[in-house]
Amino acid sequence: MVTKTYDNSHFDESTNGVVVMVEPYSQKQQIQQVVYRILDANLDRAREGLRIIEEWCRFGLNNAQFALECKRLRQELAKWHTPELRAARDTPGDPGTELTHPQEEERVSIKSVLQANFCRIEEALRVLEEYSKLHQQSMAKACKQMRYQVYTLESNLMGYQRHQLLWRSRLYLVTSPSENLLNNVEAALKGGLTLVQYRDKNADDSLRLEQAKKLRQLCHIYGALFIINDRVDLALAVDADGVHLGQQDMSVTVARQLLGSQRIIGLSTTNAEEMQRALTEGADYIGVGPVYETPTKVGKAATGLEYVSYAAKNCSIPWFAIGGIDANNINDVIDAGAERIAVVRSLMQAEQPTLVTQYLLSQLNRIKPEVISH
Ligand SMILES: Cc1ncc(COP(=O)(O)OP(=O)(O)O)c(N)n1
Ligand SMILES: Cc1ncsc1CCOP(=O)(O)O
Ligand SMILES: [Mg+2]
Repeated sequence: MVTKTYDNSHFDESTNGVVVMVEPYSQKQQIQQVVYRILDANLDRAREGLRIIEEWCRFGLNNAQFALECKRLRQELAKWHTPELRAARDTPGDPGTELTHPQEEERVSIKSVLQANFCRIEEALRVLEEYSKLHQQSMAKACKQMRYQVYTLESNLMGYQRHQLLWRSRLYLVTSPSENLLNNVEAALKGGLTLVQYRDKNADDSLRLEQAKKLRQLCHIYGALFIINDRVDLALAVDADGVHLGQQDMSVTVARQLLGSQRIIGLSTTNAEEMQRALTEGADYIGVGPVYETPTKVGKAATGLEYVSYAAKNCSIPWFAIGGIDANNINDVIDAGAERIAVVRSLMQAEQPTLVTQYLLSQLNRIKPEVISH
């Protein structure tokens, strides 16, 4: 007879209290109990993580498809969570309940909540896969499949979030070299900016890499998208949300092969033909301009407001009017049909970037109030 305690005698109701001698747990059985505890704890961990993500998909994104996928995975895990495994639970005797990692306390944005929980689920599934090989091969196989399904869910969900935020973004800050780069960008983020492009045409790569990493981190904290100008390699190196390409840069098609479908690719356009090519090649957004001549892009002819009006009528993806736009002329650009603008000097040279950001956004948000706040 086998009992759950490690004592070799116990009170047995079936013998009316007569103390009987029982065999101690064999080493094999003790190991089995440990394996069951590991499986039980990791089934809980994976299910909890999925529930956290499911709640965001359901209430934050209103996305039934993602929420259902989380629920399906939770239910599949529940099938493996048998009474036998639950019976092995020993929470008071688990030294792990006291251990926390500083990063567990630190969640700066929804994105970091989601990332931390995806990580937790994937780790738990890997543990389940390994230890269930000692329990049930079919469970090991199922956990492996679920782990790959979670990777797919993560990639699709994070890509979806990116694209949602791109569509919601009205104001785009393209940076210029500045001693105050981080402070400036942070001040604009405080004003509600959700889209930042790092642009420095002259710095060497080591400085670009260093600044891009810092800006990406800053944008991450504020839940804003971070795009790199010109360079796909740099975008990948710093795990940016995407890249902005010019007409002379690598094609959107090649960039897409390198960046995949989840990252954002933007393309500059100055006329209807370039816009059409951007749409055909699958750009996620386009720049429309320079609307006005600008010292930030010397020698580049202005397209004028006509091209803005053309974009308003013909462009099916997000487009940002760019070039010489500031607080004084923003309403002319809006009147020509723009719902989104990109600026360099207006924010990089502003004395109070937070206030200017708020003002520009207030003008843009007059057109159609944002449907989703974040
Ligand atoms: C949003 C946005 N639109 C246009 C540009 C200009 O890109 P490009 O024509 O490649 O010129 P450079 O910025 O590389 O000098 C942009 N960067 N962002
Ligand atoms: C990068 C770029 N591409 C077209 S116009 C422009 C610069 C816009 O800068 P500013 O907002 O200072 O006029
Ligand atoms: Mg370029």
